[in-house]
Amino acid sequence: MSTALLNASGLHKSYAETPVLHGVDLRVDDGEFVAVMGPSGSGKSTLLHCIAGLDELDAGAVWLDETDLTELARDQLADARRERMGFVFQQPTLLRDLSLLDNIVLTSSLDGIGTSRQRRERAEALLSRAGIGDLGARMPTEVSGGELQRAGICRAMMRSPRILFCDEPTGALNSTAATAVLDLLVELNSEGTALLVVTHDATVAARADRVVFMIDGRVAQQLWLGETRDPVAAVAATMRHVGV
Ligand SMILES: Nc1ncnc2c1ncn2[C@@H]1O[C@H](COP(=O)(O)OP(=O)(O)OP(=O)(O)O)[C@@H](O)[C@H]1O
Repeated sequence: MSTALLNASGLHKSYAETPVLHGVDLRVDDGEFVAVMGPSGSGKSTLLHCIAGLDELDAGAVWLDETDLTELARDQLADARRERMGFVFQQPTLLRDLSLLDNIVLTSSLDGIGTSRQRRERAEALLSRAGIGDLGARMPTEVSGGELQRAGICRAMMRSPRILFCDEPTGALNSTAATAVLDLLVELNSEGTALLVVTHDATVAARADRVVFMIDGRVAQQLWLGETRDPVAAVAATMRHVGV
């Protein structure tokens, strides 16, 4: 049986009295790739943010391994985030005055993780893995959107997180750049990093082990892709069925 890495249960969240999450349960197994789809406004980003502790829940519990994140003090939660979680957003937020490499090492450097040489070697290895090994010295304004996103993923991987939370990681990219980003995420997943990816793109969701469909702040359906022969068609059919 698979082991739960992340177990969120009974999640409730309202903004100014308007309920957005209505008791969501979500589990991500160790090394699993879970995609979250749903119509605009169905609460996907809110779910991701609440699970990762970037936004406060009204009710519910979020276990990551043996830790209930909702019981942690603010600084403990920040430590758990830095050590065990990585974040990839639609627009990577790299500092514009630092090179890609310096952006990638920055947090580890501030946290005093490893020696300067170790941090640099790790960042260079990640850049090579991402297919942009020759771009470390470039500034964020000197690379394409897809290269920047791949650098953002390298930054998120610097501390070898157990799980990457990705909110529309390919949403701002053309299809070639999106494919490179998706391939990188899938490769990192195959090496053991779990993924929780919010996406509107059926081709992204089709690479997942499981797709969770949200409607109006509730999980409406789940689709296990496993050995599915045509996962894109399976995802598209379920999207039509649940009304995404
Ligand atoms: N900080 C906030 N304050 C008030 N309302 C918010 C806030 N964040 C989200 N909402 C509202 O919560 C609802 C769900 O938003 P959320 O961003 O989670 O949806 P989503 O499914 O990710 O949408 P999309 O696919 O368009 O990104 C929306 O009605 C949104 O307006």
